[in-house]
Amino acid sequence: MKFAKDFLFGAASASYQIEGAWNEDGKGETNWDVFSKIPGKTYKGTNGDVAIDHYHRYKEDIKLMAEMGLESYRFSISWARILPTGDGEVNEKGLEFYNQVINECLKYGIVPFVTLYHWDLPLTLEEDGGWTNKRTADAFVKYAEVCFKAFGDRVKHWITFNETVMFCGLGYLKGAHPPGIQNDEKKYFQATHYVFYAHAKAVEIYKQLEQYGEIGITHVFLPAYSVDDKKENILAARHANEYETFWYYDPILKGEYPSYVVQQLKENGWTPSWTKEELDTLKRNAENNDFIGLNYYQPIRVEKNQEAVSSMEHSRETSTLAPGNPSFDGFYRTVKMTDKTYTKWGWEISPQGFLDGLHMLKERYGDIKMYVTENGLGDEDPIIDGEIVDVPRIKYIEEHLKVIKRAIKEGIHLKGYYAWSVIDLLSWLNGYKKQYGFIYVDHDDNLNRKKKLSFHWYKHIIETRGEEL
Ligand SMILES: C[C@@]1(C(=O)O)OC[C@H]2O[C@@H](O)[C@H](O)[C@@H](O)[C@H]2O1
Repeated sequence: MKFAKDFLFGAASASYQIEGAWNEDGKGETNWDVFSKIPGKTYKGTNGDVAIDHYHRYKEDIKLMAEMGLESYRFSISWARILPTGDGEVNEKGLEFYNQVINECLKYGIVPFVTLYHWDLPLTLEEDGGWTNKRTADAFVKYAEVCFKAFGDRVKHWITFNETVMFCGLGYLKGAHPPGIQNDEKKYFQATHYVFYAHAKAVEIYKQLEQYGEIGITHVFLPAYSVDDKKENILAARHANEYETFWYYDPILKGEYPSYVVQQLKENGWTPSWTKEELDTLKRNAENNDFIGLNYYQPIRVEKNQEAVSSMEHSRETSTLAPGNPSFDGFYRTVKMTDKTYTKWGWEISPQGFLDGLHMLKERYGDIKMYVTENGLGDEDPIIDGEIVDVPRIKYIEEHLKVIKRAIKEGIHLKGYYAWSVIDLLSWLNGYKKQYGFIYVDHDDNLNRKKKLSFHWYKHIIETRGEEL
């Protein structure tokens, strides 16, 4: 069986991780432009000043995507190129750059799938409280409307935010991302609320513009499973799903927060300061979401945590989602299982975990359209006789596409797959060591691009619509 004709085979990137040109053509400074230069924050001090120079090489890169037969390209817009101070004047050169990227995609018949926020926040907003300040939510809505009006005639697929749990969790609990705050639960939950509110407002404005495309949000999908059938560990898995999944998906798709978490936030004094207008906005717009984007890499295996945790010390190493760490509230801990396989970064490889999780989502949220907006293998790719022979990545993606095909057969409303990442790019915490791309970038030779083995494999899968999977 082939994937349906309207199933999109894509691949993804993000502005800070590929563009470079960090201070060119009127772009404003972002939180990451500053944070990445604080000694010790990133791997070997890597930053996005140049990244892989996509800002100047986007034509070459998109031509390579076309040679791969890519049907859709998911990329993010850098807010600070459009509104350099976050909510002030529009920068025409910023609009011009993304118009050129969009037009270059359309020249090859590649469908642009645009993420509005992939973690690079204008510095003025970060310095004014970032996502804990409602000003940032209001500024996002202005920025989104500018983008809808500038690009919405050609862009018909919009993602508001990428992985809220990551930029809020690493920003306010682990401190590994800007603003680098550790263990501040009140700020963490407040930030997530203002992101959800900003999302709902942006959805509402998009629908009012009547551009007849589709809009949604992309979340991490990290289904939690108990390590065994002990009652306390099953409860630990429930707790993990409530905080890591339902807290994120419910306000978007149900328009209200999960009562299990709301009750505990109240008990702990972590309840965000939300207004009736904000909660009504969430409720009113839940049905306006056209899809949910899932970034799936792994499930987590959890057990009840036995030791009480005081204020935890975090580091870049404890922020890479490898198993063995306690949850932020100490309720559970993730476990590395002896009978599972893991990546070099300790992430479990589990297509089955994805399939089981998809059914959990369908049971809770019904027939909402879904895209896999990220999935891929972070690896140090083997090079043999000058060729990048990334067979592990081919196997990883093949197994996940097989499960996606099965999920669709079992009634899951999945309409596209975006591999992370189209090209090797800057990892926030791993520099250029953790590769994900179909295209290699040679940092020792003028950032020259080179097709990997997986480039040719994915091209074949797209051409044959995955018939052999
Ligand atoms: C933490 C990590 C990783 O480095 O493996 O997860 C996978 C992927 O998720 C994306 O949304 C990030 O933009 C990208 O940098 C990657 O980040």
